[in-house]
Amino acid sequence: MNTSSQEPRLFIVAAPSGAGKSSLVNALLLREPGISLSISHTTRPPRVGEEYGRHYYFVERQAFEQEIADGIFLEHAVVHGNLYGTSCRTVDALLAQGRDVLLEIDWQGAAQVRRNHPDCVSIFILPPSRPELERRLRGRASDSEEVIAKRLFNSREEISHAPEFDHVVVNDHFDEALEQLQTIVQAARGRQPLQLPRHETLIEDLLA
Ligand SMILES: Nc1nc2c(ncn2[C@@H]2O[C@H](COP(=O)(O)OP(=O)(O)O)[C@@H](O)[C@H]2O)c(=O)[nH]1
Ligand SMILES: Nc1ncnc2c1ncn2[C@@H]1O[C@H](COP(=O)(O)OP(=O)(O)O)[C@@H](O)[C@H]1O
Repeated sequence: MNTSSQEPRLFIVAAPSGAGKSSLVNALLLREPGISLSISHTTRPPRVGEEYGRHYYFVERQAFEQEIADGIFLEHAVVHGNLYGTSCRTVDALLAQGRDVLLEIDWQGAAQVRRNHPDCVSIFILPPSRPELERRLRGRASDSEEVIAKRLFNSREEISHAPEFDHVVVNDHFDEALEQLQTIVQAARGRQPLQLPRHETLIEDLLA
């Protein structure tokens, strides 16, 4: 439960694939039990070890398209050729219970959520360099070469939207990045202003 007397907060975390977003979010959730992760729907097939309802609600494309038609999504987007979406019901139920909610979504979804929840706090995670991003994508050993190549190619588009986010965090040293995420969460809960570096030069390097 959110321990402050404030309204619960909605956080968005985005990053290019392989930047370490899920690892950081999982570590943040252990430190901040008042935050609930919204589980997305996706048409992407599960990776080894991924479970329905814990990592994603894995659904067939036709079922996803029906869900779009039924208007169940707060946001949805095509990412790396698959459909992903956040259900309104999941998010609204958690916020109504007074819980902070975290969405791990791409830049397109973030833009849609900002329209309905202008008070949300959005965070973009950057890798320290392109070679390190590639190393991490390969090191995860969960995807085929084709999938890795698509994610690397798409990373430029994702990173080009980093300046639209409230905060930009570089995941070079994991513990430092985690500390920064926690600082952002705590400042948001206390409605305290927080100005972190915008990392414009690194963004330019990653896009070069
Ligand atoms: N718009 C949107 N994007 C999502 C959602 N869930 C996941 N994503 C994004 O889809 C992309 C791919 O996620 P995933 O297949 O788990 O691969 P990974 O990022 O390489 O671990 C990432 O950028 C996620 O943030 C969602 O519900 N909506
Ligand atoms: N700061 C870091 N330094 C080195 N490796 C990292 C760091 N953060 C994450 N990783 C590793 O990078 C890989 C991709 O991380 P993951 O969290 O799956 O990324 P994403 O969710 O952004 O696609 C994983 O093998 C993870 O253990």
